[in-house]
Amino acid sequence: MKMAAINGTMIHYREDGDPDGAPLVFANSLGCDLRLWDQILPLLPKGLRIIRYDKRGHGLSDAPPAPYKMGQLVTDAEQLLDHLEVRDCLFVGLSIGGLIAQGLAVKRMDLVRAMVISNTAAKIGTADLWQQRIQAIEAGGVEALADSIMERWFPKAFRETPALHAWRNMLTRTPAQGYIGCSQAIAGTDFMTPTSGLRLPTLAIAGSEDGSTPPDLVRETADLIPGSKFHLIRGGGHLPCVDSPEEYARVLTGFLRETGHV
Ligand SMILES: O=C(O)CC1=CCC(=O)O1
Repeated sequence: MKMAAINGTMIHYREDGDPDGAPLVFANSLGCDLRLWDQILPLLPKGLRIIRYDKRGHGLSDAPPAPYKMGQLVTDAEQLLDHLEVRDCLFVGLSIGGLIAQGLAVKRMDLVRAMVISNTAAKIGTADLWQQRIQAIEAGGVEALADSIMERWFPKAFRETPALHAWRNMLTRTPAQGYIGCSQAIAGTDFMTPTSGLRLPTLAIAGSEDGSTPPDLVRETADLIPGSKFHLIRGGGHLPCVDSPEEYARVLTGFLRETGHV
């Protein structure tokens, strides 16, 4: 179990693959820990240095009291990569992880050589929407929103499988302070202008059944970055690395090859 003191918080991370390989870093979505990527890891090419971490308030990382700012979440990723002496990584961020990817690429081009922005946008939701969610969690805990979140995360067919319970448990075991803190960070983030200035190889991935960041929203963000690519996973939801792992891994592998990481 690997922990590091990062930006005043103990952050849990994990390294897999070849320690001397090209670095591939994953940042998870709201209410998920690094197990989000478990199914695609075995499907990726060998020889990569794969780094995953639990953002503050999630998984085995510490959950300091809310509020959190997006700048803190970006600095957490930055300091973790500096701690691990990573440069020139391919950074994959899903949903809030995709906001972290954009913020980190703007701040530290030496760390991020290419990025995958998955099921995300330069701005996710409205301040009102996030405030309503925060109030609901303050009143009833993460459990109060769990069923509606499952509907946004997963296509109907996936919601009828036993695996749904594991993902629901992962969500409801997220500390309320962690979920609220990250919701506040999302509510306060609009990366339209900074992301428009990015010039790096970028792949955007969307799911046709994504109830949180629908394909048009993801494409709008991809279009801010000249030369970016867009891939739609038909039948995929908000977490296509979970409901469509083979296609997700295939598309990511293609991008790893194009960008010279393998
Ligand atoms: O809970 C959702 O609607 C999905 C989501 C939004 C931001 C994020 O990271 O996940």
